[in-house]
Amino acid sequence: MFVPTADTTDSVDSTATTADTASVDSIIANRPTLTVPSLVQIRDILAQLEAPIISALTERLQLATDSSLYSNNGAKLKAFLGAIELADGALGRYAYGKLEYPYVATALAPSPDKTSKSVTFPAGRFHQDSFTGNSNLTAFYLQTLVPLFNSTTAYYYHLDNSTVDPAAIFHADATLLQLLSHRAHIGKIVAETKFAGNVTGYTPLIQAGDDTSIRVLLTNTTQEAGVLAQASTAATSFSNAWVGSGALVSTQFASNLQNAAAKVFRELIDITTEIEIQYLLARFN
Ligand SMILES: O=C(O)C(=O)C[C@]1(C(=O)O)C=C[C@@H](O)C=C1
Repeated sequence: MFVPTADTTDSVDSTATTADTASVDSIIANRPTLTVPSLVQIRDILAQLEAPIISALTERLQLATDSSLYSNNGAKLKAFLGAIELADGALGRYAYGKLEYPYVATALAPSPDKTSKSVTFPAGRFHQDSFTGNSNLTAFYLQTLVPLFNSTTAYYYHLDNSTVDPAAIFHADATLLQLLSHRAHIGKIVAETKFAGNVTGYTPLIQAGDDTSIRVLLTNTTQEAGVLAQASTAATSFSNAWVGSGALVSTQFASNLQNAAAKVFRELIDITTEIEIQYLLARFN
């Protein structure tokens, strides 16, 4: 039987005592030097995630849902996520530099880096900070996306005529949430590459803790419009492909997918931006 055990080689248990500080410091000191790609390359990486996100969203929209599955602020979904995150952590999903962060089993996240005389973080070198956007993503998922999951039919077929399959639903939720989280946390390397490209511009703002001016400096509304337009095109392609492939879908399927995709990518840009700001504020820690 597979019994997941947490891979703690690069994470720090939140219950760690000061007696563990020396080993935590040595984990941090021995981390690899990870250089971030250029902004052009990172935007390509972000673009590559659009199709999987719209695909996961399409599959999730087509599952019949019982809203009571998400009662108590998504307690059942969170319990499900926590269980699979233990298995994922044992497989190295949350290791340093993977840009993947747990929603529930947060002790598995890599501990933040510390700059020291022997371990410096020159511009362009990835620096692990402690912020994650996962609680924002969970709130968005439960409050905004789940109400859009209102299909009454599903592609799982049950001889007992039941349509709701809680395990299938939570697996689909987990896949989608992991993709959203990964996409948003690429904001950390976006921030590093922007910092490297304008050290003199960002440094005084970081030192002053001026999050408002940092936001202004890193926001690019033309790029945001391009991301939203591409998400809309991808949503149209996916709904056409499902219909063209013979899927039995409701008449509102295409517009539901468009609507959900627009909300997802607007939120992703906002959370990615917040992750960029928080990363920069911690850049000299
Ligand atoms: O491409 C960038 O410059 C980013 O910072 C990423 C991103 C996004 O999430 O796609 C976020 C904020 C910017 O305003 C534009 C786009």
